[in-house]
Amino acid sequence: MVGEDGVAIITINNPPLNLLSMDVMISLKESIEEASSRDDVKAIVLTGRNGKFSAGFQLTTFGNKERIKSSRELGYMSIEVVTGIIEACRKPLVAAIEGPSFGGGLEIALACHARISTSTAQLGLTELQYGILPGFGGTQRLPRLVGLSKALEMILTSKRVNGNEAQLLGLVDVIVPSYELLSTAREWALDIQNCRRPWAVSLFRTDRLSPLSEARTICRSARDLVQKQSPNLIHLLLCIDVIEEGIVNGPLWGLWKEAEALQELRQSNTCRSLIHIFFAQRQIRKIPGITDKGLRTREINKIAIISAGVVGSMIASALILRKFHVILKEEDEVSLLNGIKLVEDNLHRWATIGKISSQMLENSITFLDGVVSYDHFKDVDLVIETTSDTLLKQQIFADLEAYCSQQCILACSTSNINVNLLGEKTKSSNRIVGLHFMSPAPGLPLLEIVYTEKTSPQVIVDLMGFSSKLGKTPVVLQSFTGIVNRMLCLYFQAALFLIDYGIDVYQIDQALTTFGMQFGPFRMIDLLGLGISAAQITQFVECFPGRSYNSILIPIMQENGCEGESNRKGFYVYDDQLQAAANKMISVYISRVRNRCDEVESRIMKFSAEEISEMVLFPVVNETYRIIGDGVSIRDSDLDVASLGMGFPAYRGGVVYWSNVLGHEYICSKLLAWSKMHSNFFEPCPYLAKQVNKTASKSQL
Ligand SMILES: C[C@H](O)CC(=O)SCCNC(=O)CCNC(=O)[C@H](O)C(C)(C)COP(=O)(O)OP(=O)(O)OC[C@H]1O[C@@H](n2cnc3c(N)ncnc32)[C@H](O)[C@@H]1OP(=O)(O)O
Repeated sequence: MVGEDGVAIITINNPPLNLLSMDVMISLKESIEEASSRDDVKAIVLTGRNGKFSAGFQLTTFGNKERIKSSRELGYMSIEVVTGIIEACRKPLVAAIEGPSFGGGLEIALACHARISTSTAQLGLTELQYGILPGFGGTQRLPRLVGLSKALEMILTSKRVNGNEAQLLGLVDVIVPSYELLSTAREWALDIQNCRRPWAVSLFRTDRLSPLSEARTICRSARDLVQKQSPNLIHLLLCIDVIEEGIVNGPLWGLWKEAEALQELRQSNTCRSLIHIFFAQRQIRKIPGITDKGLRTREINKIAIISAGVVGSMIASALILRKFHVILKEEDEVSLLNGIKLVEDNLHRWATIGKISSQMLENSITFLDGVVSYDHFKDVDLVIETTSDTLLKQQIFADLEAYCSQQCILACSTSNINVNLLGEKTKSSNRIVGLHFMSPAPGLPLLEIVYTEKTSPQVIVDLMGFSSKLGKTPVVLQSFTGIVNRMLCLYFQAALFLIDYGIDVYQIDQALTTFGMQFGPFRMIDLLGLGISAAQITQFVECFPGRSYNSILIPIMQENGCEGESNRKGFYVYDDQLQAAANKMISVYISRVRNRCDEVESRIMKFSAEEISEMVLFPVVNETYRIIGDGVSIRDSDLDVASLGMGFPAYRGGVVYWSNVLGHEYICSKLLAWSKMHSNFFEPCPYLAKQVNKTASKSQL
């Protein structure tokens, strides 16, 4: 579309997110070629339809095994279209950015001669999140626009920034309100045409690049950090190589190296797994019969938490950080003051280790109130009950009916408890759910919502909205108990089993973090707190006695004053910055376990790191197959997302995906062998055994 001012508007049009594909790129190329050849066009503005610039390239294109066959296609889009047609266009080309501008979408904008954006636009080179790297020249242009250090940080962490932040970085030229976006972009393009503004070609800018030796040092430090923090992710290292190549040998070499690297990475297991997780995280939000009913989410703003113990205060801390108004309810003033102190301690601890700023700490505490009666519950939207006794819970839910409005959602935070039992003394089963925060500390990304046949769909939709507001992915299940804690309990129990077999605590944690778990099992127990972890294991043993391993190590440690990270004494000891070091007393506690249990005395075995990680994780896989067998999850991929809640690495695709890659037969044969040698704790569940038979009969056919 060409206006009277001689500016052609080209719109990326592939709703709803204006994703890019080969066809979209070819059409974009043709439109730009046509505009640049027309005499009536002086300049061009590139934008996206319906206020969305472009959310990047279709991710379904990556992660499959097909190679791009002809070498012409390799780098075709990046070198011929983005560089040869867009950046080298004979007429000024200005990007008008609104809404999402990610991956290839942002890379197209970077190749334009100027960028005008709204303040709420979202921009980022997010490709590393999917095991690939920016493939339309982003590795070369971003460092030239924002400087090498900032570009490395943004690319390596797949960081997303808004328009204002992007302007401060030098990524966009000016911020305007949405209604002025196109008019400003048109003027800007004409100004470039009339030499009133610079015709900037990002690929050949050098003013923001550091001198060569400094650039090499920055790249070296980035490599060291990646090797330390994410040793299993080679695509991060390859991306640094590509960026450095462009700085050392020039951006055109850099573009070729980028194209070759993209070709290699797009077929990797890491890429396949991460893309599987991306789509699984979107699927999990679709619950047949609930999210397809067209219900509108009701806002949850005011939340009451019953009981201000470790769990209640932890949840309260997480909620006030997200600016929810929280009422903490206790039986008496003394317990209430203790609870409020626990909340303050949590916030101070998170501030000490840099998870929250001191500003957030100060602001968030103003969102907390304490009460000792139900009088303030009239306008509460959600009550989260955190006591530990089933009968007491039933009484509390019955009491709540009298004090809360009919719309108020009533939730129980205990994972291994039958949600059906909770409403037995009430007429409110339609609004009673399980709501499990895993560790509510900032960082773990899930909120588990357990509902029953009686739960109203509106309640589930409201809680899903609440979960998004909290920044957590909702895992929604029709079940009796939660599932992430079922997985987590097996993780803990298998690790405790290995200690009884003489394996060193820190060797076990090391093996699991080398595998890629966010935390080794013992570090995780410290993080959750020994009290919470012990309670979870006890509830699990009560619910599933036939398949539990009951160690007395945690109770012995509790007897000796170990609470975990919260009092800086657990499997590790912690300094002021909460840096963990081995607890020298561990061997004493373990020998006390041996003294009390004859059974474990003589078991001293040696296992490799790989065997340790398999012995700890295969019971988790086994439990996951039990959950599938129970029929409580809608899709297997939901359990992959759920496993991220216990710190399973996304780049292995989640527990079920990983087990498919390894093969059911392999896992089952190992579990069987261990169950014969050591304990029936390892016995494969019937559903897993069935999968092996299915695979065997398929291969016979
Ligand atoms: C060559 C290049 O360098 C390579 C690349 O460009 S890699 C791609 C980079 N792009 C991205 O990282 C953006 C990924 N997308 C997002 O982060 C989010 O979708 C968003 C913030 C843009 C929008 O979020 P939201 O409004 O919640 O919508 P969301 O549910 O996520 O997505 C809507 C639909 O689009 C799909 N979708 C989103 N981005 C997609 C992508 N890049 N490829 C394929 N499908 C995509 C989702 O799967 C979903 O499909 P569904 O309706 O069938 O479930």
